[in-house]
Amino acid sequence: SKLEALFRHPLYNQPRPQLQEDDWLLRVKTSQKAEDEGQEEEGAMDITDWTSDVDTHPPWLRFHLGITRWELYDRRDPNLGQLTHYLATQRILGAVQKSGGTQLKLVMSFPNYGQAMLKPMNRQSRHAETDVNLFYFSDFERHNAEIAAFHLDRLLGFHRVPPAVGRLVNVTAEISEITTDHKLRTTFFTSPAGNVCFYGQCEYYCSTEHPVCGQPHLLEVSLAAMLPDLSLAPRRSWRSPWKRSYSRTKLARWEKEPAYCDTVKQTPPYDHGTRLVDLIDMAVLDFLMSNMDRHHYETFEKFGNETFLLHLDHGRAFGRHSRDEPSILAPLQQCCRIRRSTLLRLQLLSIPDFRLSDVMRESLAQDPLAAVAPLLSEPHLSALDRRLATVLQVVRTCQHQHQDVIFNDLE
Ligand SMILES: Nc1ncnc2c1ncn2[C@@H]1O[C@H](COP(=O)(O)OP(=O)(O)OP(=O)(O)O)[C@@H](O)[C@H]1O
Ligand SMILES: [Mn+2]
Repeated sequence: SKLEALFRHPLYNQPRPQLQEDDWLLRVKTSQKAEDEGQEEEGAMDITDWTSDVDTHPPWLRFHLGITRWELYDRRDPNLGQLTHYLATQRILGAVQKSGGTQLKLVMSFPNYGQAMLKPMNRQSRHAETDVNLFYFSDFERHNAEIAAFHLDRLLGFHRVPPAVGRLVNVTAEISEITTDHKLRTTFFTSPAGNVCFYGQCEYYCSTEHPVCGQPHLLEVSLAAMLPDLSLAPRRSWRSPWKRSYSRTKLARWEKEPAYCDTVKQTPPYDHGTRLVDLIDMAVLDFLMSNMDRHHYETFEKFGNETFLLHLDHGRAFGRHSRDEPSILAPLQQCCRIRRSTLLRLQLLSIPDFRLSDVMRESLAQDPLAAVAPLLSEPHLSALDRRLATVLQVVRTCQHQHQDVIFNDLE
């Protein structure tokens, strides 16, 4: 197996940095501490089954407790498989719309207080390409893109995308009949073809003309593990310096100024630490999957500026396989800087023994929806190899023109 061989490679088994107590996002309070602080309020959640013993924790809680300053999860942690299995199989107890955001999303809840963010399969079949006359900001979101982004981010060794898994959901029994969200329930109807459809409430594409439909009840969805609640782990949202204009006519500053990166490099927090190379990692991920929708990124407030960047929201990735979008690589092209560990892994993924499209195909085959249809069609997989070659070419061009291209993050 190429995937197993890849994950055995030393580049994927770097020793973890020594973690101090404040490098963990959350800690479990010992019951003594909780008592001292008078936390035993009446009506508090019944979590008596959970002790400070990890074995008593449900997978979603183990995921939360494993988040560190440097990554969202440890790829080698056996809990990762248990978490995706949990999301894919647990009984659905609740479904409500996620407020905010532009397209329809639901927050699903499971026994043991677990939650997941659901994105439905939209009208687009796996083989269809986004209409060439649609702007990136009008594109529909795709559930399979959310799942594929998690796999790709893991293959790149980043571990910055919340684990996401596919599932067939019965829209009648598992959404309509159990939801307490009255507004959501009123948007359900049976289509002329006899399928159960709904559209919810949101800014775009939430109307009878853009229904999400089961066949007749079963709907493909992506479920992403929910991050810890904002009250426990507040996050900061950062505008990407390479944000697109989201306009039909205007260009962003980075599209007009070739020396734009010089300004960014002098602007905190990009003038210090790993923030700039982290942004470039994100640009590489986005270029590979052709995601043009990276307007913001988030970090956990607790870790200040010395922490990884959360990669969230990939619903508009993998829209087209026949075209690449070079402008997504602007951060790399304009700054000519990349982490050494990232570059070495990209080089590894470009050799036939570990070819990106092959390990991606194998990785995606682990998802439950792969039984319905491959998560990415072959043209999308080959596009990954083609784009990877482009990334490596951009780095080589940089190396001809600049010193200091490689940010050495390995001893
Ligand atoms: N796995 C997650 N756990 C918790 N919160 C999440 C998760 N994924 C996303 N979010 C939060 O939900 C918000 C909306 O999600 P997302 O960006 O995927 O949807 P969207 O409809 O594309 O929103 P927008 O239009 O704002 O881009 C994000 O900004 C993020 O703060
Ligand atoms: Mn979005």
